[in-house]
Amino acid sequence: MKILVINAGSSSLKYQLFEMEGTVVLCSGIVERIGLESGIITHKTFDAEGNATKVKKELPIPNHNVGLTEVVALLTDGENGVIQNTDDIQAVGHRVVHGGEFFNKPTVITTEVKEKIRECFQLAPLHNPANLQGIEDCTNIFAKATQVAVFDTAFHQTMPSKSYRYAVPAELYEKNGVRVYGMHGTSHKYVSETAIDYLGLKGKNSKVITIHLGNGCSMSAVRNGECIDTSMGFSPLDGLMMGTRSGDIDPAVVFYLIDKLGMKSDDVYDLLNKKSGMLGITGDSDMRDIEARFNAGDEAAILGLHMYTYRIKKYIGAYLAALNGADAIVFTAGVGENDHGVRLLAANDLEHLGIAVDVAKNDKLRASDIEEIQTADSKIKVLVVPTNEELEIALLTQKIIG
Ligand SMILES: Nc1ncnc2c1ncn2[C@@H]1O[C@H](COP(=O)(O)OP(=O)(O)O)[C@@H](O)[C@H]1O
Ligand SMILES: CC(=O)OP(=O)(O)O
Ligand SMILES: [Mg+2]
Repeated sequence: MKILVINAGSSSLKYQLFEMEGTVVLCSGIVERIGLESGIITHKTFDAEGNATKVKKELPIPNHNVGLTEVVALLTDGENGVIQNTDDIQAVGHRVVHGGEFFNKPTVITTEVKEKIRECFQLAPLHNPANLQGIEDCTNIFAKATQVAVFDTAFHQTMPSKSYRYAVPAELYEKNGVRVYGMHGTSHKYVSETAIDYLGLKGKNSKVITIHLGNGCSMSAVRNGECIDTSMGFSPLDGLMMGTRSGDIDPAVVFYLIDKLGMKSDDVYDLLNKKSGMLGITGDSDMRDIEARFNAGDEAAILGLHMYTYRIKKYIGAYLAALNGADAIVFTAGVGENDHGVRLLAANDLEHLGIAVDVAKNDKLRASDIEEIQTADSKIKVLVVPTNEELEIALLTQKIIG
């Protein structure tokens, strides 16, 4: 059975095509820098021995729809494509960021499910519209395939009410579902399970802090494989500082912008989601561009990176308190896996809490597999675990369609 997985992030579209017998990856790829001046598509096909052939294209990708059209052309390309025609795919597993209180597990997509995903647009404005667009496009392109939604919010459903409730009048939760949902759950689940397995703690007591740093960023405190707290909230705007999102901010700022500066609420929402975070402080949202400026001594980039990593450090402290210690902290996603500078700034000067990073190990790491970067006397392990949301989604999709 062939399952295609579509993972639409806020700045990227990742995909993998699996032959589920033996979970063999037939091809995989990423469309990056969506919405920026120039986009990049990297497409890899694998032969029976697992050797990759890579195609890289640079072109403007104004939105996810254009990205997906390019991907389908690569999949079905007469010479290099991995499928003869679109009917070869039995199921498409879609990452959907926000499932609200509607979904706590994967589901086969129906008209009703699409309506509920649409109802959550306001809660994840950079994601759910792209996710639904992907579902509509794939329903047209892969007409014979079963479409399945896997929700970012599902893993966080184990949080206790003291973590997920906001201190606002109770009926806002009871009647309107105003609560912490948390996102990136598929990634937090995958990397925490991988770390727990790696540490030999499966079925035993375990405490892990997962740090997902992509364009969107979030952290989770995971006890015995279950999420007990997470940094994103009602929407993916909360918590850590991100590529274009502010993260934690005093809500009084919103009223100041509206009442004193005369901004419309839509514009404030746009400002906090699309013009803030690293973009707001440095003028760039892509961490590779910011790192280059940081290394050249650019003041805004230096401030931005210090703000970004200081907030991660504060959440590490908070989750060490919530869990009463940890076996490991785990860095993952585009920035977490690739940016040694961010990892070092976020996890240095934490010896008092039992965390010490080995600078040389961290510097030379090029993670394609799970790696340890702590010093010999660090009480807590510091791991880099490449996330694989696509594999997790493929397995969940296979399970649901039997
Ligand atoms: N080698 C690298 N060094 C630093 N940052 C990187 C590197 N490769 C990717 N990134 C950063 O990772 C981020 C994208 O991460 P990703 O997990 O793909 O995001 P998303 O899924 O939210 O679109 C971008 O900010 C990008 O600059
Ligand atoms: C929820 C979220 O922020 O996702 P991404 O990091 O893929 O944009
Ligand atoms: Mg992502």
